[in-house]
Amino acid sequence: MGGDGYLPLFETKTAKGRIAYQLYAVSVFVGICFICAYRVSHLPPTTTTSTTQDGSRWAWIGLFIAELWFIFYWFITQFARWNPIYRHTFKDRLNQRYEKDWPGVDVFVCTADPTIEPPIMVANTVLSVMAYDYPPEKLSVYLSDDGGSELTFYALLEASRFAKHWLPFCKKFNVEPRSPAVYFSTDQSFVDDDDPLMAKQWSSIKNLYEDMRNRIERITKIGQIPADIRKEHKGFCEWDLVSSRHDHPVILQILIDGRETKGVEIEGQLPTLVYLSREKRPQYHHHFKAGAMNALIRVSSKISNGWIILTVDCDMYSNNSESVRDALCFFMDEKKGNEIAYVQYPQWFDNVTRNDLYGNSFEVIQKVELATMDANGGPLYIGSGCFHRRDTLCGLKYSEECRVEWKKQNHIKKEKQNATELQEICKIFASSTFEENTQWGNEMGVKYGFPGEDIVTGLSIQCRGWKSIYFNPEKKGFLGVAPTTLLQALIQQKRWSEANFQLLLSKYCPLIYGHGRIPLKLQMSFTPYMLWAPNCLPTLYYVIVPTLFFLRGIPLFPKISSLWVIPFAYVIIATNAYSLVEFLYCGGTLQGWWNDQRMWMFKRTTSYCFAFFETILRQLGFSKLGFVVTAKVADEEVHERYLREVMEFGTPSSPMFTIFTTLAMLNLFSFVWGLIRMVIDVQINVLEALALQLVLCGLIVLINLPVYQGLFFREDNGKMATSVAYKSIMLALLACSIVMY
Ligand SMILES: O=c1ccn([C@@H]2O[C@H](COP(=O)(O)OP(=O)(O)O[C@H]3O[C@H](CO)[C@@H](O)[C@H](O)[C@H]3O)[C@@H](O)[C@H]2O)c(=O)[nH]1
Ligand SMILES: [Mn+2]
Repeated sequence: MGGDGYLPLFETKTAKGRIAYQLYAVSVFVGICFICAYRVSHLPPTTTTSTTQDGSRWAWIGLFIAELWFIFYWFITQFARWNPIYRHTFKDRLNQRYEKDWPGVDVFVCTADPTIEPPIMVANTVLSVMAYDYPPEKLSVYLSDDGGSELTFYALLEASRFAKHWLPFCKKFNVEPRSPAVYFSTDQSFVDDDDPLMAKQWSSIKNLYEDMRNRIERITKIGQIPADIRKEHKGFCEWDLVSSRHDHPVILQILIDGRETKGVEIEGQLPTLVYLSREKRPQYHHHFKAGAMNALIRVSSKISNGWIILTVDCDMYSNNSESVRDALCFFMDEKKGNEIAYVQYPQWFDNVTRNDLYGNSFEVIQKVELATMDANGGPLYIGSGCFHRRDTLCGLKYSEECRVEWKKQNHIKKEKQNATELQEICKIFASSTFEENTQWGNEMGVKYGFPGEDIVTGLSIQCRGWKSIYFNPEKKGFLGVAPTTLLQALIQQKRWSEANFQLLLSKYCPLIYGHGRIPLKLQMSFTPYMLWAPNCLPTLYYVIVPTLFFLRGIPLFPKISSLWVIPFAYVIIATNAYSLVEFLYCGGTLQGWWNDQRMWMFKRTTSYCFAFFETILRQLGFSKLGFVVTAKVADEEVHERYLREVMEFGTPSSPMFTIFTTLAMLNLFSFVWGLIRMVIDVQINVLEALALQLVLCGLIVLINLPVYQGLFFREDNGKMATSVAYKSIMLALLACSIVMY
């Protein structure tokens, strides 16, 4: 369009109430200055008369360094909080303008393991994206199966059959959400007498779905494909050559060839559906998800070559059938669209319980921080729920010439070959040797060598001059599965913090690599995430040292009667009150906030700690990169505890558990000892000087209540393993006795 009549396809709004936030931030800053002044002016002298004062000077300096770190950290987080913005799209304008000229869209779904990513879940995710409200001949769905499993292939085959009923049903009755599992599990009251036709179809489709689910689940349980089913599709023959999931040739099957316009029995056309399990050989590194994505990029370029690529994890079903059109409003906006490389949706989860026991939903990061990054130049690419321009994902640099003539892009590449021929031709692109001596994984495609391939890839796209968009519509675009046990949550956090910390140490460090390539405020907004892992050191210091010195009766904070208490109290109360308000505003509960604080401490003392040291070891060449895939299922009993929001400490247990349990015990001992002292020998002066340490200790005890419960008061299988209990209690006692005597 352009010219005077130009109506944008999206608009941007700034958040309200920012002045209040900025006033708060300034007041905290003033408080911080007073704390620093106190630390400097009250430093214990080097020589002391009393022997009990030993070490207090060093402890003081250490505490000050930890506080300086927290201050610095607080300061840089302001870059991610200061001015969030929100996007709004105008789909009706888009539909009007591009009625018949839609670009091709390829959807990549990744799965890696049929045991922890159940095939029925994968099938549902695939069905939900196949059912997008988008012309089917322009839509192609690719499943990458790094598990190389015929069980997953079988589920996809079943899904391709069920799609013939499901897609027309969705479109006819405008059904939402379009994951059949979710749709049929929600309220059924809408099927009333008003629409007898729908009611009839509803039950017949539901029966079809249930039958399919039973078949898939039964075969998944058996763990292999029965002979009669094997005969149903020639694709199963491919598994004759599979020796293991780590050693097999390319398996590529075009299950639905949407390029054809005929050939579908029921109603209308279906999108193309492709199964790919790239070649795996023990002698070649496969680069985890990044490798899978690059294979998909190449294979899809030959089959459908959609202009837009949507990447989703197998557990993230589409919750909104209009997401493709929403995303296109950004790319196809005539004025601003040409500089946009990707549109990232938040990653929401549909299995988070009311009080979010494991702090999984990241409401604040997703509602405030990523929205601020959007204002600063563009959000991170976070792996799932992201629409990319194909050419930018492949390495294109931004220039004025990159402008797309959308009306010319709508023609799907039509190869002459039929599906079977095409399958054979494309196999080469997914072979394990294809990337040798190429720029794949480096200058091209998703980057290799990082636990967080997504973040680095997004950053490098931004550094090539592109902008990105964060889009968080009211009706959520994607919903995934969050970890449901404490250990899974901590392991996932370890991978994420590792990913971010490694970015800091790599040649792609945004502060250096980004210099001159992306705005300074965007460089700065990366930093809080990159410093997650190093946060473990000051946090450990803060939960250990003041407690130990409390036991020895050495004060490290101002007396309760001194005016210096005010800045400490103000900063602690103000930042916590603010974080609570922000949390509630973002939709959380009070208990949820408290749980989040607990997870914050667990993460900082365990996941981040392991990530910190492991990244350093890897940097020095002592350890190799891995990718622990998060389990999307738990056994029934564990799941039942998750629903009741009871913490899971049971087996398998981990050194991480020993660490936070030891810290909990240590603080409990000190706290009890402090109380006893208060009662039996009323040394008012001493306690007056130690009051803040007692409060700190008390808060740590309070937040750890579920840990004590798991140690001493629970009988179920989710309680703390006895070995962990013994180890932690011994360690904590040892630490106490060392400092006391
Ligand atoms: O060798 C592998 C390992 C993983 N995956 C897939 O990668 C996805 C993400 O794995 P998951 O274990 O679910 O990790 P999460 O921590 O939940 O994922 C977050 O973090 C990842 C980066 O660490 C991003 O890639 C994801 O999009 C983001 O949701 C899943 O679909 C897996 O099937 C593969 O395809 N191949
Ligand atoms: Mn996941």
